[in-house]
Amino acid sequence: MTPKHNGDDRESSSDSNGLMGYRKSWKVDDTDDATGNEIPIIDLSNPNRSQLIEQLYEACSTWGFFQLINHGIPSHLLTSFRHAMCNFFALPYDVKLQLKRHAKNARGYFDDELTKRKRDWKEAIDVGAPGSRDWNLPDDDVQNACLDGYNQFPSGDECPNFRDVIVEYFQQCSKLSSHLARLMTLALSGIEINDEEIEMFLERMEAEHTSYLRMNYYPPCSTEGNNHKPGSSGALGISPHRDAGFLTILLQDDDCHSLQVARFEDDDDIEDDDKWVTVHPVPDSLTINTGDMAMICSNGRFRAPLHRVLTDPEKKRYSAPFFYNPGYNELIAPFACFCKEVIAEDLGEPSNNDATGCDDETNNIRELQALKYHPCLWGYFRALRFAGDLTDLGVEIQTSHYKMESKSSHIEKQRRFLELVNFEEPFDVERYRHVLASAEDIQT
Ligand SMILES: O=C(O)CCC(=O)C(=O)O
Ligand SMILES: [Fe+2]
Repeated sequence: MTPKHNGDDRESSSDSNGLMGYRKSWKVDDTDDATGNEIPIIDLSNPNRSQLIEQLYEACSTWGFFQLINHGIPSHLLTSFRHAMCNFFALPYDVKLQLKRHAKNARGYFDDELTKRKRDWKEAIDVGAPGSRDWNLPDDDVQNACLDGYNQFPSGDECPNFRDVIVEYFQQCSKLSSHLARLMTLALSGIEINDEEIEMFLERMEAEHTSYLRMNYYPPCSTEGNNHKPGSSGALGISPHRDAGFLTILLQDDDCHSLQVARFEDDDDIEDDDKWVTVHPVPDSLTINTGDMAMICSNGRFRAPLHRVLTDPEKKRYSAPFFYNPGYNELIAPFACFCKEVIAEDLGEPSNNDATGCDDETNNIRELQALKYHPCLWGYFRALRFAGDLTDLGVEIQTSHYKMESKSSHIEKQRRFLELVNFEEPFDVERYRHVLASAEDIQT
């Protein structure tokens, strides 16, 4: 499948929901063959566990994407969830605007997201794990506040059953994520039982995760009269990006297939359409991808893949990624059992690791590697990403800033941020600007 670019410079028409001001547009050409079928398909019900684990290792370390079948989320729930999403986006624009996210609340409705500093052609609503972990409390209860803010749902009159269905789907995704994260770490070690450090990390993530469910609606993007010009930059549903968290569970649209994954490592190839592969969803599957934090934990063995979403001139598209994210306080570092050096807890310099790698006790089959990343404080990474979604802060924070050889100031800034931050309060860019701002990373 080849994306076509429509290359004149006329602005596309304004959508009734207020998506305005795009120039040019990418669309999907459905006439080409479906190269996307190369994305691995993994059956979670496979009774042969060592085969399952091997398939996961292969998928996460090559594509970073796979389609999961027999995942255990009941199909009636997927159907109700899809209906709930459609009903929500069909609400009048002013009703959705009342739920708009803002500088002190990352959760809610939006139609102005920037990905890599470009505006996306979509509307969305984010719903996240409540600070209290108790879905029975009112959404705006003070105990529910956390760095990401608090949830905003339409009323039961506006969108009957919406909250109930979303909460049920969210809980199912949390359960599935924690199961997948465990299998992925076993795949990393290549063994039946995780080492203690990894097991404790998984338990903390299960108890303290700061995941959120994003529901996306991509309206058709009118491109009439535009000329195709491959390689030029135009409106995309979402610009190329990597997901920041540990893993993503994505429910795709059955009808409109416009998610693409990069088959290249070098970001310089981003404009080359032939290097993008469409992920055609297998019926009843969920599309899974690894995120930046899994890449750091695995010391780069797992790949956080670059992906993008094209626009379609005629079809609407709905999708829902569930981002499984660690606790805000979590310092994400390469698992020590895979590395020749370790970093002290005070974030000091790396020192030699006492671990022996393929040791007798755990039978860890992977060789020890040189340490590739500094520890990354998830709450800091997330706060900067959220701040960047709302306002143009200059260079977006990336895992490359955490590479051992990087001289980025983020390592020092996250240390200062950790001393000040209260993760039980919504993030406020202005309050932390003096810590976060520095000439080379953030424009004030
Ligand atoms: O809509 C999709 O298929 C993917 C969405 C996505 O990549 C994201 O929201 O991060
Ligand atoms: Fe994504």
